[in-house]
Amino acid sequence: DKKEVDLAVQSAKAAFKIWRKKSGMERSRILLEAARIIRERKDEIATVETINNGKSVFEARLDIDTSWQCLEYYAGLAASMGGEHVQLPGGSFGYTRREPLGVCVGIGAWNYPFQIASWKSAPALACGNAMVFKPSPFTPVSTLLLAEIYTEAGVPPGLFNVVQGGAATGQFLCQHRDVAKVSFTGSVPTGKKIMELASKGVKPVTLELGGKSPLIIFSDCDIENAVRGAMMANFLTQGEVCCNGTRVFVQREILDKFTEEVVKQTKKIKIGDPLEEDTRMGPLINRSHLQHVLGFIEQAKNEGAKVLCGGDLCVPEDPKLKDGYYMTPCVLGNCKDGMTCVKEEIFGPVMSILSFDTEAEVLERANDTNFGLAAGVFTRDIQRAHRVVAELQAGVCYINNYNVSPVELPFGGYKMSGFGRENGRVTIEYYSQLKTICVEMGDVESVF
Ligand SMILES: NC(=O)c1ccc[n+]([C@@H]2O[C@H](COP(=O)([O-])OP(=O)(O)OC[C@H]3O[C@@H](n4cnc5c(N)ncnc54)[C@H](O)[C@@H]3O)[C@@H](O)[C@H]2O)c1
Ligand SMILES: CCCCC=O
Repeated sequence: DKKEVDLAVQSAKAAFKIWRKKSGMERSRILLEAARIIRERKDEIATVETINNGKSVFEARLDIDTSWQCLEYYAGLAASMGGEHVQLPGGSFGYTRREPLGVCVGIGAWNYPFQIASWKSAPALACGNAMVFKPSPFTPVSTLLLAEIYTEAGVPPGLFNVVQGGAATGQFLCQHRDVAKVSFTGSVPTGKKIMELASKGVKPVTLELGGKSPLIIFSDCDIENAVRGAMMANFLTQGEVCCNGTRVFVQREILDKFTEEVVKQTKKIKIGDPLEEDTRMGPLINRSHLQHVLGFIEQAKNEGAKVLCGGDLCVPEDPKLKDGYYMTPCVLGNCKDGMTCVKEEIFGPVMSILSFDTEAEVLERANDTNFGLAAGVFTRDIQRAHRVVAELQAGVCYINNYNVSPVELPFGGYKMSGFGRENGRVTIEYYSQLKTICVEMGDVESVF
């Protein structure tokens, strides 16, 4: 509630006073220690994340990898953040200092709980800020491990606080007068509300929102790789991935061959207990989301799409999984641009295949959306690859791959998929502010 949110913010504020005085090297050392602990406890954290979210433990380990890598990356940058020195006439000069913002708020979605908390807190802490983080109420657990690890690594108590709750808790955080910035990952409708709340206090926001990204497959591609890319673009974390390339545009000459192979591979995905080593797809996040995703498939059928595989409720053989929120991954053929399954974010394991003839046509259709998070292109023609990505209206573009997220590269959207970035050097700018200092070395020349 409001009182607990205030306690968390006040304790973060007290920790900020200590942390902001530390040198970049000192902050770096503590972040590196936290990264080391995460690496050491990787399997345990991944297991907790699987129980938290339902994704396969195999995948959860990859999330934990990009988490410690993010801490290491910003630890590497912490000591080299600085301003510039500018010579002015008469020996005077100016300089800039890059300073932290204060107490930042992180609000996370349920699909990548530990990773989202790491991607927000690592640059925030590296820049000298404190953070109060609110995970989704559907996945409250793993973020607490991150808080424990930061404490064990040596951050001042309260520097990274976790508060639990839903929309109301998030609202208290966004409105709190001692909060300097809000970084949000979640849906477009919630992102709009957060921007509105933050605007009342003129607080900067980073918005990492949803998407309906295009994946364009030209007939000159390496088909095996394109099929693997399409699987990566659609079926990680049960399809509950913001940047998924769910509109798969395939050039007509290879449509049948590509479709046949992608359906074959999709049918092979092992669904089941996500804690088992060979499982590649676990249950969706909850029953209402499962019904929501199945509803999209029903509507797609009514609008003329053809279910080529999957799209059904799935009850795994293991009796202990009988009440799980499982479904079979679905490939939809005969999709058209105006269909709901092609226009709206489904956030489940549903791939829509569309055919196209020319580059100009597919670019026009790929960009015809309010979203702009990611996009991909498969082709062996290097000039076409770069020409196409230059025209795609998306913050993250992949050439001949999809859904790889190296922490060295910025991640974030165009259009209604949000603004601001996570990861990469540029994110320092979103967690710091620049102070200009103007130094007079002579006498004051007054105009009065
Ligand atoms: N761009 C990205 O990096 C990225 C990453 C992951 C997920 N997403 C998006 O997240 C969405 C799925 O996640 P979700 O269902 O958890 O999203 P959501 O918008 O429902 O909730 C996200 C978070 O916001 C909180 N919240 C809800 N209402 C709020 C309010 N009025 N004020 C403050 N906080 C509030 C929730 O409790 C939760 O912690 C999808 O649209 C997906 O594309 C984006
Ligand atoms: C692939 C990691 C992106 C997180 C978005 O849901």
